[in-house]
Amino acid sequence: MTITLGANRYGKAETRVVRVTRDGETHRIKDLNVSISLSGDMDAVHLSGDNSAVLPTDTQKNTVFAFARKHGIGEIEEFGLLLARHFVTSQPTIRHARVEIEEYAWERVGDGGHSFVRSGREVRTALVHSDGPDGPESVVSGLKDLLVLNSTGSEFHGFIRDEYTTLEPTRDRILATAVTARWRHRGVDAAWGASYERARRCLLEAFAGTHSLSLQQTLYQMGRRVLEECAEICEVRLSLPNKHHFAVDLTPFGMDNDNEVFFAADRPYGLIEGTVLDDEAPAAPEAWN
Ligand SMILES: O=c1[nH]c(=O)c2[nH]c(=O)[nH]c2[nH]1
Repeated sequence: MTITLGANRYGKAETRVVRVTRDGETHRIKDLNVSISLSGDMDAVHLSGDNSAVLPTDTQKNTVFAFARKHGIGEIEEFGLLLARHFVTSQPTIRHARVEIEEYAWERVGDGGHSFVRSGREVRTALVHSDGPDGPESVVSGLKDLLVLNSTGSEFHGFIRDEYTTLEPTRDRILATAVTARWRHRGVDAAWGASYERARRCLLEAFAGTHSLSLQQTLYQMGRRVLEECAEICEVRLSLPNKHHFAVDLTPFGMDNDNEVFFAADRPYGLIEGTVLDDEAPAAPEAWN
């Protein structure tokens, strides 16, 4: 048997950085979770413990804070590209950088300009890969924990029935999910903020506007809407847990229940996942890794 070192990467995961921008009395905040993964000439460190090619993960964490101070934090895609390009261009042993960022939204409270409440909005995400500004690069934007619910307009029937099937077909049910969506940009220089808001709006409008015969059908419509309205995006990946709501049987209490009282089960849940893409988009499997 011959044993070899396979694919590897390393970096500082989950650096929580909060950047306050002070504009007189009025402050703005950016609250991020940044995870860095670097790869390159890392055979020696694995095979013999020679660390000469290794940029410490501690340094990577410090770079996040230093860049937040020096450059400020704009759109997370931009901040991710800045960091990724820095690592591959400043260190010859680092050939590839992957930067994953989550952004938590805060809303203003009061009129003091410096009070905030953590928003109930979804988490915005970005995943950047870079071999340097001249090498292959990719940007995948996205969101998670976007909770949506249709209280009608959802059916599920016509499915397979075997000896273990007990599910009753339904013509009217609650459809609820927590959307995780990621979308791949064609290039690396979009108007990130506007693009994000457009893609988010498309997801919400398609969810609300689709009379659903299955969550799979809704998923496809959501991805499709993003591709139709966002020319800068070429591929959408969605992960949709089916948050089941079961109408409660109230007949023991002499009451009917015309889809008004539900038990919101938290598990198990159906997990519906899929990709919707422009079939002429260049393949970029690395972009999702
Ligand atoms: O929209 C749905 N898709 C399914 O595949 C499925 N399976 C199930 O039990 N309920 C549902 N709902």
